[in-house]
Amino acid sequence: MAAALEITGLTRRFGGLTALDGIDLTVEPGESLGLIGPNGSGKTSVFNLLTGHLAADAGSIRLSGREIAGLPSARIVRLGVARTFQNLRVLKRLTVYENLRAARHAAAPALESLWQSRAARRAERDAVMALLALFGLEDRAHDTSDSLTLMELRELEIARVMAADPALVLLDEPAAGMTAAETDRIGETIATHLLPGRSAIVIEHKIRFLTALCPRLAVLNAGRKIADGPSSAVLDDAAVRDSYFGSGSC
Ligand SMILES: Nc1ncnc2c1ncn2[C@@H]1O[C@H](COP(=O)(O)OP(=O)(O)OP(=O)(O)O)[C@@H](O)[C@H]1O
Repeated sequence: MAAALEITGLTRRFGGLTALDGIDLTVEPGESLGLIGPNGSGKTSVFNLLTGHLAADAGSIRLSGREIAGLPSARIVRLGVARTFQNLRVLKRLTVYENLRAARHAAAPALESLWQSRAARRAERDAVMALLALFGLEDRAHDTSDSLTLMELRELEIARVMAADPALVLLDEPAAGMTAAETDRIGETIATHLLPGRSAIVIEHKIRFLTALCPRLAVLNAGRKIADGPSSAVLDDAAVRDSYFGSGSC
């Protein structure tokens, strides 16, 4: 079986800066990989290349065996890649319901047909409302998203990804800015609802949160991968501790 994701030799330069320098990374079907590294090490650039928001200077990105490097981002979404952002990107002027509907249609544009039958519209409404009910957001369905709390917005982002039903999920700091209790809650939501049956890469500085979700970690430093393996072994690695944690502990 092909890997869910196989990145080889991925390279991206910005002027004289090499942000990613020949990265190799594989994610197996159903696997969740944690991606860590100091600020500026290239983590978000990996996501931007994977989603087609940035073009690679060299290298290959294969999704279930199919090359996606160079494809437009809308096409990559339709091939089953969905992402959350460090700074939330839900469409704040749309209602909660409309956000999920837009995510479904971006992943499967055929749904957007003017000829959608009444039965299809009802099925869609039921699917979206069932998703909102999972997050306790059904009462907020017709509120605009700018009225939500940070916790509700993060849950809406997770629901938005689930509405697209992707094979590969990219989570960029899903617990950023959250209290310890909120971090626990969003971690449980991701583990229970989002990750089962999907492959994932999770970027997160909160290491305990990350290792609870991801049995494997890859570490970037200055655009290079310096470690990749079982989380506990990677966190014990001397080079990782030097580059990421300084001499401190996690
Ligand atoms: N669009 C861009 N134009 C110029 N330089 C960029 C661009 N995007 C990223 N960089 C640079 O590339 C390097 C890697 O950045 P990137 O955002 O991928 O790192 P990161 O590991 O995600 O950092 P952080 O943890 O701070 O989000 C940094 O030096 C950054 O300044």
